[in-house]
Amino acid sequence: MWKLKMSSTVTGEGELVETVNDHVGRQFWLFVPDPGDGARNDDYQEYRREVEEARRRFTENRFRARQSSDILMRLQFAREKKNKALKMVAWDEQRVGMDEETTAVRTTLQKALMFYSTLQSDDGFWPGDYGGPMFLLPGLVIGLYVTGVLQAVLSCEHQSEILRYLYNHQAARRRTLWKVWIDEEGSRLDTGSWRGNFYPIVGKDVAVLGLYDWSGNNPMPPELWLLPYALPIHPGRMWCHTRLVYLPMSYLYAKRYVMPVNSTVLSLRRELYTIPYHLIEWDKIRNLCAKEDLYYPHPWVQDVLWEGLQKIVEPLLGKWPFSKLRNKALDVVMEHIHYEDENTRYICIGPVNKVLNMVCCWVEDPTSEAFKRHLPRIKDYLWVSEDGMKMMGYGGSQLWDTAFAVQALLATNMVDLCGSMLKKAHDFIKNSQVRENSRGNPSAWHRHISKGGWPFSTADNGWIVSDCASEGFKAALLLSQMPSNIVGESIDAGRAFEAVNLILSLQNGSGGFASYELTRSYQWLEMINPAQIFGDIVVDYQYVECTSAAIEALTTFANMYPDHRSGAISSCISKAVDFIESIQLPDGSWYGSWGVCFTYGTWFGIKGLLASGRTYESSSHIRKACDFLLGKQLPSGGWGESYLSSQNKVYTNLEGNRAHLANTSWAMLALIEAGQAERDLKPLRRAAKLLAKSMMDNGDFPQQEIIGVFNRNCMISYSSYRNIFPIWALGEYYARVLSN
Ligand SMILES: CC(C)=CCC[C@@H](C)[C@H]1CC[C@@]2(C)[C@@H]3CC[C@H]4C(C)(C)[C@@H](O)CC[C@@]45C[C@@]35CC[C@]12C
Repeated sequence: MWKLKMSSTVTGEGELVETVNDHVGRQFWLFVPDPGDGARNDDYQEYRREVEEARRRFTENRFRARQSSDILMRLQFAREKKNKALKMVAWDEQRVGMDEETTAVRTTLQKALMFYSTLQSDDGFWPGDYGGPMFLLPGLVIGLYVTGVLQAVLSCEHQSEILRYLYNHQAARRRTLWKVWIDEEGSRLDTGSWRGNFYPIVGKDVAVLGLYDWSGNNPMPPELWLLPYALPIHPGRMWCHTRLVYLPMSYLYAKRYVMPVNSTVLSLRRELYTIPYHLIEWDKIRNLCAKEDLYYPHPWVQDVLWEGLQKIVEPLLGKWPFSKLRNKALDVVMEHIHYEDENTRYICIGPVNKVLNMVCCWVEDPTSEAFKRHLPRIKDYLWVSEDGMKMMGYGGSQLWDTAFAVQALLATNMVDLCGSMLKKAHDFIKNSQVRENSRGNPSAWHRHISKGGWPFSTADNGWIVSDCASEGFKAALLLSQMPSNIVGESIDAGRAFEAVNLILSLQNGSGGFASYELTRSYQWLEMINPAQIFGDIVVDYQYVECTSAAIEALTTFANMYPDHRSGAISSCISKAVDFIESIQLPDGSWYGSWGVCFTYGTWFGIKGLLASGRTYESSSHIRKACDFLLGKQLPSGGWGESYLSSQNKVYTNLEGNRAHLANTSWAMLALIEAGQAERDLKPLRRAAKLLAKSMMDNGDFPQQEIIGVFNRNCMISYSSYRNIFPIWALGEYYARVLSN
């Protein structure tokens, strides 16, 4: 049986897996063989039966409901926490004198909170599935195959869950599954850079595997790392995800590494291509991309650039004395790879560079300590749910979810019910603050400072994100205003000052906040975005989400510590507000880049402005934004946005005008905070009714369409949102609107 382990290690991996906080927040699945007949009690048999039933149901419905619901985790928790959940039911009580609606919302909230408490880990976070992108798993399998450890790392139980996942999603998402598509299209030469001809199937991974010739890839010269930093094109100025994927890619490209060809590779070559492999004219297909994949077509300037590099620069770099430069560049690249590995404890910033770095370490030295240290961290990216085993987009969303969860719980004002959840979450947040910068001089490695910030997943990942820092800090500050006998000791002032310092350091001249670092180069560089499937990846752009979160964190802090860096804080807030106002769209909305889509962005836009002291009455921006939201309310009372909003940048309802719990909650939260209840309660009442009615009998909420997004075009699951946001919105409605 698969078992979710939290904040721990597996026997034997001890010395290879380093940690800064005793592994707090780590989540991974371990296969535990069934107990022998004697030990299998009825309870266990029932549990097994339920797991099988969940898997069967997913497969049966896979064309209708594509998102898995984390049922395996829920079943495990239900079994482990049975007694605790029952104890909480006894708490339920009716309040005398409440009207029907208030009682109904209160009862819904109580039930939702009770359920949500059973999903919390003992050290305070809510584990969950962070899957979605389907191009990650093939990269891992190829990386492990090339390095010869596939069978050792992925046991037959892993393999059968991976196959289950592929089967379950195969026909439902035929186009993103390469092999199926081959059958339809006959051949697979037009895979698109960074998905197909680079990652995962072909490109560097598949080129490494010997299924796609290196000359079919556009050049990725590692020499860019040797350029003066003053040049806008220096990789150190790129968005960290882009530069850290480019880093190992450029190493493998320059080495033109290919594993020894074997019978599997030969048979795959025959299966994949309609013409013999040796007759393929690789150079001619460098820029080919299937129309279905083509989100960002290369501008002609880029094609000219690749042509020049391919035809002139690359041949030169292979010859003495230029080859010396190449060798130097490869050394520099490898140093950067090791730096990234060590400072993330081999988790790496994301799933793509995790695998590519691992392959590079192996190519450099198959017996290296670095390669060995990569292996036990693979499990940090694998998640099992009823649809099978997938590779997640990150090592989880632990801190991010916990920071939101705390705000949701506090919004309900039911501290007597949430006390122990809050205390544990508080400990988790304090334990997850990043206490040190990356080693040595961070800027020599193109790293911003990290000290005082919060990561998206765990402190061991070590990469702080601006809005994770702000949301984590805000949650910690809100908790420090609560009685410490209930929620535990407050974050100490020194750590709070470090957080403020970090947040202030992340503001750009234009007032906005980007994701991980300052914006270090120019928008026009997007011209060299090589990834035809992603938009806006070359530099770290500034976002309404990140900017609004910073305003909220800083205003919360300033209210508590009015004398600490007050000048810097107020000037930061005022510039941030200007930035948010400047990027409001003509219809009153904001485009949300990390959640789907305009409801998400507009929630952040509105709350950022409100936190700065603006009101509905004083700000035409807020009024316009509220009108926008009200205008999108569906007849059902909810809001429901399709992923097409993100892709096309045009507000698009879900098919059939269905409502989505997350969109409904975001819109409702924004409206409540902007004082909608005083103007007209009806839209809120209809939305609240919809949320309450959506709750399932056990207090859980249904999993709906995938609601996270990155780089405009790629979707990612936020599995906790289905609980967090309805609780938050109903909590605000109950405590701020009904109880007033
Ligand atoms: C490099 C490739 C092609 C794939 C790896 C995927 C990553 C780029 C993204 C996967 C998780 C993301 C989306 C991550 C998730 C959290 C958000 C956020 C909600 C905190 C947001 O507000 C700021 C940006 C995020 C950090 C994200 C960036 C991109 C991912 C790492």
